This record gives sequence, C-alpha cells and structure tokens, in this order.
Amino acid sequence: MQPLISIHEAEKHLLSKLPTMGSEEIDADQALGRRLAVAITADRAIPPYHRVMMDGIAIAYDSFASGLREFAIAGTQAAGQAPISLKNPETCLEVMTGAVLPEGCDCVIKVEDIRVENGIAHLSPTCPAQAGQHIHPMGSDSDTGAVLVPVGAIIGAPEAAIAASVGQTELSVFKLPKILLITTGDEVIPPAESPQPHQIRRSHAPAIGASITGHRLGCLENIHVPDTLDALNAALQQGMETADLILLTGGISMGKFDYVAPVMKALVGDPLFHGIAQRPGKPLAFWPGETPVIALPGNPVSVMACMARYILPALRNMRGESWQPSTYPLAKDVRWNAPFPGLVASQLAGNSVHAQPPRNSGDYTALAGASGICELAATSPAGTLVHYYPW
Ligand SMILES: Nc1nc2c(c(=O)[nH]1)N[C@H]1C(S)=C(S)[C@@H](COP(=O)(O)OP(=O)(O)OC[C@H]3O[C@@H](n4cnc5c(N)ncnc54)[C@H](O)[C@@H]3O)O[C@H]1N2
Ligand code: MOO
Repeated sequence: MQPLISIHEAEKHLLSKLPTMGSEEIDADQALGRRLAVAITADRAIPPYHRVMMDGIAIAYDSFASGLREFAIAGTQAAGQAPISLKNPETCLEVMTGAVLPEGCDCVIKVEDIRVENGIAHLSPTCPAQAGQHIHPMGSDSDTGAVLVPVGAIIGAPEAAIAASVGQTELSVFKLPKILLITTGDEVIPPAESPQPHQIRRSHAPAIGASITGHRLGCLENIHVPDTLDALNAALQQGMETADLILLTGGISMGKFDYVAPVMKALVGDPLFHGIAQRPGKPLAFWPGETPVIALPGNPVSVMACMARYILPALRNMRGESWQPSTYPLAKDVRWNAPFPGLVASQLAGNSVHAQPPRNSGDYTALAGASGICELAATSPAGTLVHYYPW
C-alpha cells in the first residue's frame, strides 16, 4: 500500500480521471433509467387540437349567455373523428372526452349537468357554464419545437410517455460503460455449489451487479479468477482489450497471495493511489489510463461501501452527470471509534439516516435493509447532518 490519502482526494482523482461516455441511439422501450443525450422536443403543438375534457355536450357559449337552457342535439363528436361543426348555435353536439372540439363550439357542459329527453339536452338550473369550460386549448401545454425533456434527464415513466407522444421511438442516451468485474479468490465458490468447510460462496458479483444494473449505470460482465499470477494477468489483459472500465474485488491487501497490485504494476505501473484513510475499504487502489482499473478490497462490507461512495458517483460522472450526495440528519447517536472516517451502512427512512454499523467489514449480514452509507468523521450525536450515498 502507499501512504493513505483522504476520502476527498480519492474521490477527486476518480472523478477527474475516468472518461465521459459518448452517446448512442436506442429503442425508447429500452431507455428506462438511461440519461438523455439529446432533448425530446414537441413535433407539433400540445395538445394538437382543442381537446374536449369531459363527456357531455358542446355549445356556443353566447347562446347560454343569452339565456338558452335547452339545446337540440344536432350530432355527435367522438374521440378519433375528424371535427364536425355546429351549424346552428342554438343547438348542441354530443362530445366525448378526448374528442376534437367541434367547430363553432366554445363551451362543454358535463353529461351530469344535463337531462336528455327526445333529443333535447336540458341544462340543470345550477349548471355552470363559461366560455372555454372543459376545453384543453390547442398549444396551451407546449408549442411546436419546445423542449419537453431536457438533455441529462433520466428516463422514467413520464419521460417514456412524452417520448411516445411525440413519436420518438428511438432516443439518444449516454452509452453505458462496458465494465469487466474480475472477482478473485480460491476460497470463494459459485453460489449454486456446496462449499467445503474451508470455503464460502461468492457474493460480490450479485451485489455489484444489483447496484450497477439497478441504476442502469453500466453493462457488467463478471469473470472469477483463482489466486494465481497467470490467471489474474490473463483476465486483466483481456479486460484491457474489451472493457471501458475494470473493477476487481479482493487480492489488493498485504497477503502473500494478494496479486492485484503486483500484476497491475507489471502491466501498467504504479497506481495513482493505493490506500484511503477510511473504514471500511482502506486498501482501495486506482490505475487510471486507457482502460481504468479500480481494485476494491474483498471484504463484502468494504465492497458495498466503496461502491456507494466512489463507484456509483464515478459512473454517474461518466455519463456526464454532476451528481452530489444529499444531506440528512442522523436518526440516532452513532459511536465511531475507528482511527479513520467511516463509510457506515445506513438506511434512509423518514428523511433521516439510520446508521447500522456492521461489527466488522466481513459482517455482510448486517447490511440487510441498508440502502447505502453515510460518511462520518467521528462519533456523532442524533441530528448531525451527514452525506448519504445510496447503493
Ligand atoms: N496485514 C494486513 N492485512 C490486511 C490489511 C492490512 O492493512 N494489513 N487490510 C485489511 C483490510 S482493511 C481489508 S478490507 C482486507 C482486504 O483484503 P483483500 O482486498 O486482499 O481481499 P481478500 O483478502 O481477497 O478478501 C477479503 C475477505 O473477503 C472475502 N471475499 C473475497 N471475495 C469474495 C467474494 N467474491 N464473495 C464473498 N466474499 C469474498 C474473502 O474470503 C475474505 O474473507 O484485507 C485486510 N488485511
Ligand atoms: O478497510 Mo477494510 O475494508 O476495514 O476491512
């Protein structure tokens, strides 16, 4: 390891050295969670016609104003039909929600406010009416060409609806980095296998996958390598040819079989940093370059803390987003006796942060229910404002 740097310095290095991704066109129905690279604009006025907002009748308001309360029904305007017109302003037309307002009409009366007898609509004595009533005027929401969803928006349900409404079946979004996750370790076996007493099941790939894929921040491939120089070297070389970013877990501390730092040194040289004054996650290392490589300490709590504090913000930065953590008060006192600042597993609930510190960085079962981490400098009383990083 190298002399420890601060959390802030490590973050600055990562954010400044990772590349920004370009953009690509994808099917709009694949764009959920992706960051928009070209704005979605209105292809015509919205609404594109005076839209009837209630089922009822459409009248000429002047007739109502001059005292008329009985209107012969001269026709029906259904949604999806080209507009018909009101020839005689002392009659009315039946209209349906979503229909074009018939020409010659400027007021809609709800069906609840009329009684129809023998083809005549009788308005109730208390029937409200005014010019423009229950009409959604053409162009009142947006002009043609107006930006409806700006560059940088994350596509969710409303944005998907807006894109469809203007005929954008394809959207331009920032590319997802291809991430190769290299997990390491002889003791960790696939989850579906039965471990020997000296083995455990691998859990990093599902955790990291859930975090990255859940936020639509990257396209993740995982390979697992045993603790040998050759296997690690081959995996890294392969990743350097195909990936935009390599993440590793484990093998980055001081053990005899911790090969990540020596193999990387032989391949590309010294890391920009190796060691952060923090707990957990102290041995995190970073090699910038054409294919940046980030080595996460193998302890499961360290992996998740480093994902929340560094990797997810860095991936957001790679899609051009200037993401900042939100600040919340601590729900309860948190004791923190470590010599370094803490990245403490926490649950965000009721607008405050409920810290749930694990017993040590191998205590992954203590993470259940946690939604991210908060950053603490020292023991802190309830109410202290802390930065919260979701995973
Ligand atoms: N002499 C020192 N020893 C250690 C130091 C130190 O400064 N001096 N740092 C400690 C800290 S802090 C950490 S964190 C760990 C990090 O070690 P590594 O990155 O080398 O990780 P490993 O030793 O490979 O694994 C640690 C732990 O995590 C388990 N593990 C690994 N991969 C997986 C996986 N895919 N799924 C589930 N669990 C996994 C592994 O079995 C180990 O128990 O080093 C300390 N040592
Ligand atoms: O820094 Mo390590 O991640 O404490 O266990």
